[in-house]
Amino acid sequence: MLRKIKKFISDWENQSSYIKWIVNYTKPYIPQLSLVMFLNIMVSLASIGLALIGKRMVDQASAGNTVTKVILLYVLIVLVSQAMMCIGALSAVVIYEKFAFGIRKQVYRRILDTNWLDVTKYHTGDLMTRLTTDVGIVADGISVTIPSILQLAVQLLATFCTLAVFDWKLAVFALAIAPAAALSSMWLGRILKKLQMKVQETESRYRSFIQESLSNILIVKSFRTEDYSVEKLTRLRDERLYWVLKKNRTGLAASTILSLAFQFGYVAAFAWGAVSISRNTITFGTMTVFLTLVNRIQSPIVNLAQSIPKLVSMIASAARIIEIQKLPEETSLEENIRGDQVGVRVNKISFGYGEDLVFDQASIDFKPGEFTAIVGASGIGKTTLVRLIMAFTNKAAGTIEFYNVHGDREKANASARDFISYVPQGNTLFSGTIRENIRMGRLDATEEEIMEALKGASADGFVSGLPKGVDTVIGEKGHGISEGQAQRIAIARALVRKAPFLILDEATSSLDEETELRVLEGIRSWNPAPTCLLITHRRSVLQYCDREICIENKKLGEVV
Ligand SMILES: Nc1ncnc2c1ncn2[C@@H]1O[C@H](COP(=O)(O)OP(=O)(O)OP(=O)(O)O)[C@@H](O)[C@H]1O
Repeated sequence: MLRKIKKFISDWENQSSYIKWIVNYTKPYIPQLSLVMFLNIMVSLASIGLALIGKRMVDQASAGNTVTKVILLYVLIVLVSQAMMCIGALSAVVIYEKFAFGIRKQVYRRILDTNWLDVTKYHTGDLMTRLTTDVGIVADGISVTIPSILQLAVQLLATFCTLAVFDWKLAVFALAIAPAAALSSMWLGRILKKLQMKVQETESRYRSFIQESLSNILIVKSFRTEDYSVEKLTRLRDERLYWVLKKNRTGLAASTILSLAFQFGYVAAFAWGAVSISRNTITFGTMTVFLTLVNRIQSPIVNLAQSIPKLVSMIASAARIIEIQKLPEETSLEENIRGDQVGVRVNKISFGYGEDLVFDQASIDFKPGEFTAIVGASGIGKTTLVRLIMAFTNKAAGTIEFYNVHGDREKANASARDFISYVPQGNTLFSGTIRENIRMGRLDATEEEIMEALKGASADGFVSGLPKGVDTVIGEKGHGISEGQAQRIAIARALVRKAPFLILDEATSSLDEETELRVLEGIRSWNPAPTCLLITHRRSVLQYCDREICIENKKLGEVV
């Protein structure tokens, strides 16, 4: 029992924190939302006005009077309310777009500012689903569902009052459906939230698979796994379909029950009206009002109940966005040490991705201007050392500190990347022109600096041979150029930064020895010389290095 109460309290605390989050994001849009709500409410009131005018029309016609003026008034109200509906719908689209982009931009930025190790635990397909579908669901809830709930509530109240003026018993009777709607909404809300979470999780898996197999289409083709891929996609679709159907079945069951109650209410109002006419207690016009208003009192109740699943989806999606926003942000000290000669001291670091340590109390000093080769067996921790120096994770024990020749010091942190140039393993080019790719190294690089970087990376020759030179558009993952050419552009992107600290992680592995020699000699000739960490499996590279260090038994040490 106590556990149940605790769970209820913690569920409630979670829900209210999600709602607070939604309210916070909605605040800037209150003026626009108020306009949409005002228009929606006016449309609802106009519909009640139409019912009353309809009554007058029928009464005047059955008394043999002319109804031209009443018809004109009816048409005018219809036109005005249509215009208000259009303006309201357009404003809702604007709010949706602004709101969705506002959250998307913030969450995207948050992902970029999150500790790399924490964010890479999520599949990019999952992150994409949260950024697109989940943000879309929240934005739709804010711009469409919430204003319509308010409109429905006002419509319900106004219709009830109007109907009560004619026949209070009928008004109360028409409202009898409300407790059933409220109960089923509460029951539904709980179940639907869980189901919606499942739907979004399976959606993420489904999208992640499509994204991954399309970006690795060459592997799919090479290993002839086309059929397997389609089968896997179907399996994931089946999993998704199971939860989508389960969620919809639940929603549908509730709305069917409500709908039946609604139909019953309508028939009852009809019978009531017919009996009253036969007794001459109401006119035909009043009968028209009965039927219209009973309809308008019950449809908001049903629609309100149907808004519950949407609100639940909105809260479930907000929870998935908040989860990403809660990931630990990387630290950025912003006050960089200056100078063009920077070294780094690694002092007793211990780190492991899981329980097993990759480094245990490892220490080393990379002195300013020194060229160091880092060697070691595959999987021993070379790239991990780089990740720690680049502060892609802050979970290591021990210290990593940059220092310059003037004795200034700065702990490894995100802003230290300002003075680091990094060429990671593999193909890391973006789709776009070669110039755009190189400018990622330094956004304000001049044309001469771009050319100089291309020359330093021995890429000037092949780039100038391309019909459009640096304006040549390359595809995703460097599609359209060779691996070695892509690697040289990645090196040029690092060189254009002219950073005093250079990290090359198997950056020349696809180059022939002659080109590799030219690139490394070029870097060595810089004045002042950068501090360079060169991760390599190739012995030929060692001739350019002042020092060779290796990783063994989770420690860093000199190769002698
Ligand atoms: N993101 C990660 N999550 C969990 N474990 C990881 C992760 N990245 C690397 N590892 C593990 O950490 C260890 C060191 O990996 P690392 O990539 O640093 O090796 P490496 O020496 O650079 O290897 P290679 O020469 O093959 O590139 C390996 O056992 C690897 O499986």
